[in-house]
Amino acid sequence: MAIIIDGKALAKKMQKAIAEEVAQLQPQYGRPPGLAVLMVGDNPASAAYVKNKETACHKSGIASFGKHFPASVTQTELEQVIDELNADDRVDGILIQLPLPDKFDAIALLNRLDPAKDADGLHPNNLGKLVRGELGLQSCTPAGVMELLAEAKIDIAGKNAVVIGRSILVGKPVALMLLEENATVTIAHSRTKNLTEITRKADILIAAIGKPEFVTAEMVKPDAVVIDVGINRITDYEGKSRLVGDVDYASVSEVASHITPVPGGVGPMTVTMLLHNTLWSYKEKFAKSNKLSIAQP
Ligand SMILES: NC(=O)c1ccc[n+]([C@@H]2O[C@H](COP(=O)([O-])OP(=O)(O)OC[C@H]3O[C@@H](n4cnc5c(N)ncnc54)[C@H](OP(=O)(O)O)[C@@H]3O)[C@@H](O)[C@H]2O)c1
Ligand SMILES: Nc1nc(=O)c2c([nH]1)NC[C@@H]1CN(c3ccc(C(=O)N[C@@H](CCC(=O)O)C(=O)O)cc3)CN21
Repeated sequence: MAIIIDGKALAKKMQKAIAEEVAQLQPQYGRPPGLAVLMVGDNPASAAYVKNKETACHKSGIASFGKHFPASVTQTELEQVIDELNADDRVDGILIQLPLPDKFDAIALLNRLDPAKDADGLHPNNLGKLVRGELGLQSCTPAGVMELLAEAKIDIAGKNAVVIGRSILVGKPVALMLLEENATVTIAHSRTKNLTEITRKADILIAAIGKPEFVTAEMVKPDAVVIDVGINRITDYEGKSRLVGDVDYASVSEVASHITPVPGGVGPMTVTMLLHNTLWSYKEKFAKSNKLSIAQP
């Protein structure tokens, strides 16, 4: 039976430290850190994320500026909102909730963000820094995955890591972070042939697919470390709605050495890294104005 990597517990510990730092800095800086979330339309997975973010911001003393728009909003209107948030001195972090409905050009909106306020590390400057192994704002979910591996004291150097999924939000950045930690990384996707053959070679398997319980025990090497990024809402045979990951937890937890649950795994760490990034941008801003330098994000 696998060891459960408890994302909820790690998130709680890290959020407590963030709250303490916010309380300590606020009198000096004269205002709390601020996070703005831009959400368009109604997506149930996104709604859960927004709620958890707001609660976590509130608990840690970060001001949250939610901007929820109906799907009828236009690209130009969203661009104006981004310009306003870029110029707003109370806002240190901006997150554009993805995916946006098809009619929007998400890349153009991400490009418009002030890179110093890019709380999800998706602006080309920040993604470019990640590719070059330089310091910058990093995508929250991949950064949360790396924190979970560190907390569980998983050796990464020289290990075979397989990432299923190649999105800009999760798959690609997590693959780069694993590479930075000296893993031998394979990225699989929907056109990959013989997927099971590849995943069975993984010492570390990251599932970021968006398909409920896709990864089964036969796909996993015995004693592998399995990180389940997927968040899927399904209706079970009793007609009840519940969250499941991209990993078939019941069978995979029998063969893996470590596994993250859903809920309670990567999700709470995504929220935590968002607070962490917002705090980092806040400190950077004040450090810049006082010509100080601060530790890495
Ligand atoms: N826990 C969190 O905090 C968090 C954060 C973000 C996302 N998520 C969840 O993580 C999952 C992935 O999110 P995402 O934004 O990366 O999704 P995405 O943009 O839809 O990307 C999914 C990836 O999976 C690949 N894929 C789809 N079907 C496949 C198959 N049969 N075999 C192999 N690869 C396959 C796709 O390949 P192609 O590129 O070839 O299409 C794509 O690269 C979703 O469940 C999402 O809700 C969770
Ligand atoms: N720009 C952007 N960045 C993201 O990280 C992101 C998006 N967009 N869009 C939606 C997805 C989904 N994300 C999520 C989804 C759920 C939790 C979360 O807190 N899940 C909890 C339980 C939630 C519940 O019970 O309803 C968990 O324990 O998994 C976190 C991030 C983050 N995601």
